[in-house]
Amino acid sequence: MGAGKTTVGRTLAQRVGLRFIDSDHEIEREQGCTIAALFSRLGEAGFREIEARAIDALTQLDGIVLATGGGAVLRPENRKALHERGTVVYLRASPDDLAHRLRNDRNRPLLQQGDARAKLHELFRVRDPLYRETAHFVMDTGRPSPALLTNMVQMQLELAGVLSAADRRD
Ligand SMILES: Nc1ncnc2c1ncn2[C@@H]1O[C@H](COP(=O)(O)OP(=O)(O)OP(=O)(O)O)[C@@H](O)[C@H]1O
Ligand SMILES: O=C(O)C1=C[C@@H](O)[C@@H](O)[C@H](O)C1
Ligand SMILES: [Mg+2]
Repeated sequence: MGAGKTTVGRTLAQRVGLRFIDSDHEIEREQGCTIAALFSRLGEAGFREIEARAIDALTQLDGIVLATGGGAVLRPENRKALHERGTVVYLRASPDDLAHRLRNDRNRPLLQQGDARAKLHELFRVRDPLYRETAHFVMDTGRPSPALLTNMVQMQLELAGVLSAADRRD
């Protein structure tokens, strides 16, 4: 949460001329309400059901940059679909950096109650191995700005032959 998936994914897609899709935004559009409203109506388990259907559908599309929700890796079927159907970049961020970045955020329901920093540490402990298992590349997001981070992701994907330098639009 807050690692930069939406920000970096959108910029990357613009730069290389691919369609950008964010699974959280798709779910909000399809359900006609915010993620926060879905959490309060259906609970986290209900949200994860809807999210798994979205990940299954979206990973079947070609030629897109997909940003997932931060908890998409929790389900094994999501991890499998992402890893097998796509090239996955894990934007790795420290819980303390995320706590600072999201200190005023009111849109992420998992951080609205109790100590957000402690919650982010707990999520990191549980999820870091799952993100590693899902990803083809891990990028540390400590220092670089979102723009620089996007360059780094783009270069990594060009080196891997997933993106072509010829597609650059910058
Ligand atoms: N590398 C970065 N350095 C500084 N700020 C950043 C960086 N990446 C993202 N941000 C900022 O952090 C906030 C959250 O970023 P963003 O919404 O892209 O995260 P996300 O990974 O999509 O989160 P979620 O899992 O909740 O969807 C935004 O305000 C964004 O501008
Ligand atoms: O990390 C998480 O579990 C979440 C991250 C967001 O992208 C949303 O999908 C939702 O707030 C849950
Ligand atoms: Mg996002």
